[in-house]
Amino acid sequence: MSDHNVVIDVQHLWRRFGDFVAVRDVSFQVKRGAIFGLLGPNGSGKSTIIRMLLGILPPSDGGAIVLGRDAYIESESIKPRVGYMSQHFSLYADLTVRENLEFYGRIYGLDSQRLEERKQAVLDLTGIHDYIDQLAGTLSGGWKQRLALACSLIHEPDLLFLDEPTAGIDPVARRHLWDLLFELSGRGVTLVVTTHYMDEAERCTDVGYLYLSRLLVLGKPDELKELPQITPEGTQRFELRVPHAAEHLSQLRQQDGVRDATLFGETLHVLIDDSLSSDMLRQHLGVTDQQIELRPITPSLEDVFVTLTANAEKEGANEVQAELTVDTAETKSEDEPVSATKKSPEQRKSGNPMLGLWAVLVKEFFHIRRQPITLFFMLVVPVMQTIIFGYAIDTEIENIPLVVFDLDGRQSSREMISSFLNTRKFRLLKEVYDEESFHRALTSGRARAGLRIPPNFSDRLLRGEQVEVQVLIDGSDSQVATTAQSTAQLLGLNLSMGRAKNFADTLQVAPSRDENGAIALPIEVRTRLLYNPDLDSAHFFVPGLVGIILQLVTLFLTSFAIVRERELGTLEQLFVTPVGRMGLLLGKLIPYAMIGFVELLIVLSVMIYAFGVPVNGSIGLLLALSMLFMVCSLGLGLFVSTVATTQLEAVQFAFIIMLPSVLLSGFMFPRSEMPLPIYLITFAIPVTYFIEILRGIVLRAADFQDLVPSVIGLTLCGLAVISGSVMRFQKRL
Ligand SMILES: Nc1ncnc2c1ncn2[C@@H]1O[C@H](COP(=O)(O)OP(=O)(O)OP(=O)(O)O)[C@@H](O)[C@H]1O
Repeated sequence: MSDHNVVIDVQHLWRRFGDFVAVRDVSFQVKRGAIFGLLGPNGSGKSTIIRMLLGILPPSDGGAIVLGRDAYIESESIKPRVGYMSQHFSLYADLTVRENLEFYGRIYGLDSQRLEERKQAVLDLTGIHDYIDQLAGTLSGGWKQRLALACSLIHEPDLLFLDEPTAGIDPVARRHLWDLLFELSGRGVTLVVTTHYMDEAERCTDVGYLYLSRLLVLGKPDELKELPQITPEGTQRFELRVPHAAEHLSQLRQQDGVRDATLFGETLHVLIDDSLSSDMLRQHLGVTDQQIELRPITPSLEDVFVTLTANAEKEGANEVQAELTVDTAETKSEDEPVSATKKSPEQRKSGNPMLGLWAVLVKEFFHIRRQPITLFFMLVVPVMQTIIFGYAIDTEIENIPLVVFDLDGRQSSREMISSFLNTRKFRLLKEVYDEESFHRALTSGRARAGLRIPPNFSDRLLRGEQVEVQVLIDGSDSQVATTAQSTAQLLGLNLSMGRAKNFADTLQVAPSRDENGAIALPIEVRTRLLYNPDLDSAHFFVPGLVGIILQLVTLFLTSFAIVRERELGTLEQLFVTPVGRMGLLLGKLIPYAMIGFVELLIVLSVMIYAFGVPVNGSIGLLLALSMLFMVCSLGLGLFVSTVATTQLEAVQFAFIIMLPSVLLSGFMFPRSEMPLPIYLITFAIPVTYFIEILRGIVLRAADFQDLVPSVIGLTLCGLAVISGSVMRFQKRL
């Protein structure tokens, strides 16, 4: 750029969102030390232009040179010299004024001495000393704006963007803020301000007026008021003072010769043809000479914008822009937008990726300290979950309620009932004495199994005849039913074999005998249980639970930590700083990784001491591989934060990830039993590998060599998740 005085040079800037054009072929320049006001109705594209100038939103076409560099491609090298105060309060409400200032100072890389100096300077400028230790969220609107201004000035920028800085604050606070802006402008800082207030527009050195995504007019306030379109030849502007002015407005607008009429407090601003005399006007309004006062005026900026908007609506904005744009380079037809920059957005240069890591890290710990609920969620809830789930998920089925209908009632039938109860798989719910009660106990669900011993049970046994004992089983719960069925059948077999053995003892021949010559079964199958000999289900479930809980907590907290910033607007505020992408990400992830590690130690302790599940293998290996899993899980949280825009969406996405982790990882159901397509999917679930690792080390004392396939699987998942998320996480909107 040849002119060193030009700080911003916007050339044919376009921005589309799908089919919608938010910024259409906008060109303008801003000179050093100017206060450039960007005005326009809601949705006209002001914030979108500012975001493109800040380099956080890529232009669809055209471009801008800011401080001598391409606003998007070289944004990282411009950011240290630019400040931004966004439309909404987007500082950290749970940090104090001091902590907010220090955070932004560190983000901009100020060393401690310079930070102290700058902090003092912006505190002096904004007068916010008295609130230094107050939480930002508890400041009143005006003081919040001052704090936002102080933060945006902490690094002494040359160029400051202020998006509606005075929205929602009282007139005195507005005036104070403008006094500060004048002071900054006096020091040579260039200001770009968006506003809806006309009195603020009047204070700008230059203004641009946007309407329906186009820049309708551009120039100094006084120049704009002189535009021929505002007061066309043969017309004049008057201030009309008349009783009940508001009531006359619509009447006036219908009057021939009245081009425009707008209410200004208790007066009306009218643009009338010279041919319309004041007498005619008085007659038309039906007021006396004394009641009407007509004073010629020069148009206000509001008159200018109202007139231009009306013209644009009438004529179509195209021509109006061509006629009125002062000061800008020649415009091109909208059919052929021109790229001002020759470079493509893909050539975007990145800054130091680790910049700001320390600042973000410190800030994150402040958040955690101010929100103890986060610590509760990370440290206490997992312990509660482990205990509750560990006890609740007990797959050993015992004490199945049994109803007994004993029609025999003698010694043998009593022994039969005792054998059922001695297995401990059944507990006696009650004995009944009629058919109806027997069936009612089962249909009501109180009994899950019913034993019915026939009246001739003892007699038939004595006579050596076969006897049928009926066991009715409620099949609603398949696991309970299967246990009841196999126990009953095994019991029948054992009792029968006992009787058969007694009988066989009296015979000379027998199917087989043991080494002592006693009758024995021909084939004896001996099983031995390894690793969990008592078949305690806690030993199986609790290690898996450690993996599930670790994923649950890290996934939710990470995704929330980032999405919350997006929702609050603080992420946008961070994007305009030179903070590096990795600095930002690591700064946000490391605190949660550290807390996750503490959580892991606590949950493992609960597993060992509360559930008596010892770690048979190497604890060191377990912790090392847990860290690998945590990286993966934090990466998943990061991934959720790149797809979700609100915290509600983050919850929903996190659940979508958690569901297969719980159901398909082998935590609850054996993966080998799953249909092939589902089985293949389980390989893409990181917690699958971690559960195998946990169970391997905890139960089977597996060493690294045994776990190589799971470690490879987990590493691949981790790499895929982290690289995918980091690539998706861009420092732009
Ligand atoms: N990310 C986006 N996706 C889709 N549309 C968007 C996006 N950002 C902005 N827009 C649309 O672009 C238009 C211009 O928005 P912008 O925020 O720039 O307006 P504005 O002039 O700043 O309005 P206001 O005065 O209300 O702040 C709006 O219609 C808005 O809905």
